[in-house]
Amino acid sequence: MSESTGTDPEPTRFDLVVIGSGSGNSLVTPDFEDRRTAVVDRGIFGGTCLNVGCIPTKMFVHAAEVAHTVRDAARFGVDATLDRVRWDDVRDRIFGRIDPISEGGRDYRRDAPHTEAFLGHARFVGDRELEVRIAHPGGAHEVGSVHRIRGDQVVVAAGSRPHIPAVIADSGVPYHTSDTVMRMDELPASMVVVGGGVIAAEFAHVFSALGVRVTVVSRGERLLSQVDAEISRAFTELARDRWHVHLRAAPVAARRGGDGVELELADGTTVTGEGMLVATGRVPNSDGMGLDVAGVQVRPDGRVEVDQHGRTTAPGVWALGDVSSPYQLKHVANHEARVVAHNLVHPEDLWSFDHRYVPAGVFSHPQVATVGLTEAQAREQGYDVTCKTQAYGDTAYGWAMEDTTSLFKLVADRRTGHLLGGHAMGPHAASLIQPVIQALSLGGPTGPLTALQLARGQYWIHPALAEVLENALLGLEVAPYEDVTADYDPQGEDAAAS
Ligand SMILES: Cc1cc2nc3c(=O)[nH]c(=O)nc-3n(C[C@H](O)[C@H](O)[C@H](O)COP(=O)(O)OP(=O)(O)OC[C@H]3O[C@@H](n4cnc5c(N)ncnc54)[C@H](O)[C@@H]3O)c2cc1C
Ligand SMILES: NC(=O)c1ccc[n+]([C@@H]2O[C@H](COP(=O)([O-])OP(=O)(O)OC[C@H]3O[C@@H](n4cnc5c(N)ncnc54)[C@H](O)[C@@H]3O)[C@@H](O)[C@H]2O)c1
Repeated sequence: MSESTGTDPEPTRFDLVVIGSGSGNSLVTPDFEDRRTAVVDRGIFGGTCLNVGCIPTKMFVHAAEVAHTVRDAARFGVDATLDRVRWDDVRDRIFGRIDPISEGGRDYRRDAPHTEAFLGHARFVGDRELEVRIAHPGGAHEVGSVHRIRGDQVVVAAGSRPHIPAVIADSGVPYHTSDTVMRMDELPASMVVVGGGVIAAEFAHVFSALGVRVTVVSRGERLLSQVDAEISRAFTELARDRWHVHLRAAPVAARRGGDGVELELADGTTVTGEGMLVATGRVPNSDGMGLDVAGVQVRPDGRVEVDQHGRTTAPGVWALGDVSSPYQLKHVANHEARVVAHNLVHPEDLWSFDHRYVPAGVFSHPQVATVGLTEAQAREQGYDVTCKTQAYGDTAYGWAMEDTTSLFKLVADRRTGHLLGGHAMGPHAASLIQPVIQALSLGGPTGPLTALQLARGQYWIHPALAEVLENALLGLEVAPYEDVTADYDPQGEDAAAS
């Protein structure tokens, strides 16, 4: 352990210094077991996904789905009433599970012989040299002490944070972000959600299902405007049935009012809520850490500049995840961490990031999932585009669910039969889309799988919900199916001879 109560005269040397304990924490692979690694984090150990992101939100979403199912039960001839939502029990079940995992991860890094945890803000003071001011107890260093550390290699995995529009930040009105809203003491009667993206869609679902009156305010023309327009339009229509939705309506003034906050919107209306959640995008944490001192360049949008291997513009300094990636997604941050972990110890054989087919899920109600090109993007890129939008309600499991609104849309190249994209909205969309991700990413022996190979080259379990995708594939107008595996006999002569 490095000892310090003031500023260290000489930096303590590590083989590897990692700034950020989210996906950065997974860089301490067995390759580093006989080396010294420092993991620095100024926030809750384990990063965004574990503590304030993917994992708790999906645990809240599950509770919301349970409440929604009870409310919706009568449609199936099952009468049930939702008696009460015990918010504190919902919240405490979730964080009672997550907080010990975070603390365990921190303690492991603190106590393991090959790692040292620094629980404070890191700032570059020279080439691969950093100063860390300890901000939190629970580590091996006194709060307030300052440490100089130097890494033979340094990885910046510092993540991102919520962006707050100035009109709200400067107004002095109280607001939540995704960092705080999940730990509220009690549920408000009403909530204004500012933003029309992923975080807004997920929390609007959670809070409305748990009984809160939700108003969504976004400057965009549709909710989830990044996804395929047909899906985004359909999602926006359904959202209007559940929430008060104001579009093309960024807040122009914010003040305390009623029982909480009052927002004046660009469309001339005023909305109020007992509580307010601001979900207007996230900015990379590349500021305030002296990157210029270290020769690390930052792009105009705030992302650290990296090449396809994760190298920044400073030798020996790498970056990954939300702080540098074009995608703010955990599976991308984890993928980039696997690539950088390899590259740190194999400079002669560098791996590259694979950003070809990055999927994303939105765990709202309905759920949305997307991968590959939207129809508009495919047309812009000059493909001979063919699309099929399959209703869940036209399949057997869709009948069971009495589904009238869910869709699975495929975008394909008519000439080659190759899939270009998949976009789903409805129950289990994020799981149902996985075969499309596989078809795009993995391909078969003669190149990427075609839509009809995916449809007819395998069985589809009947009458599972996945038949929605099977029917969508069969509905595409593409070249006829050729079974490229027809000559392959794994138990034939060739196999016996080998
Ligand atoms: C509400 C919400 C829900 C989400 N849901 C999903 C989802 O369902 N699926 C999905 O794929 N993605 C989801 N995401 C996105 C996902 O959480 C992020 O893409 C991912 O966590 C980024 O990982 P990271 O390692 O790059 O950064 P982080 O996990 O944010 O880790 C960065 C760490 O660096 C620390 N740090 C920053 N600056 C410094 C400094 N100067 N010194 C020391 N420490 C520093 C921070 O304290 C932080 O702990 C969600 C995000 C949010 C906010
Ligand atoms: N399920 C998931 O994978 C998941 C869940 C949550 C978050 N995330 C990640 O976190 C990132 C950030 O999420 P997010 O929802 O904050 O951002 P986002 O970029 O998805 O959406 C931001 C929204 O805010 C609106 N907006 C921006 N400024 C505004 C203003 N001044 N007034 C009103 N509306 C305004 C935009 O029009 C947009 O609809 C996402 O891009 C995503 O990558 C992923």
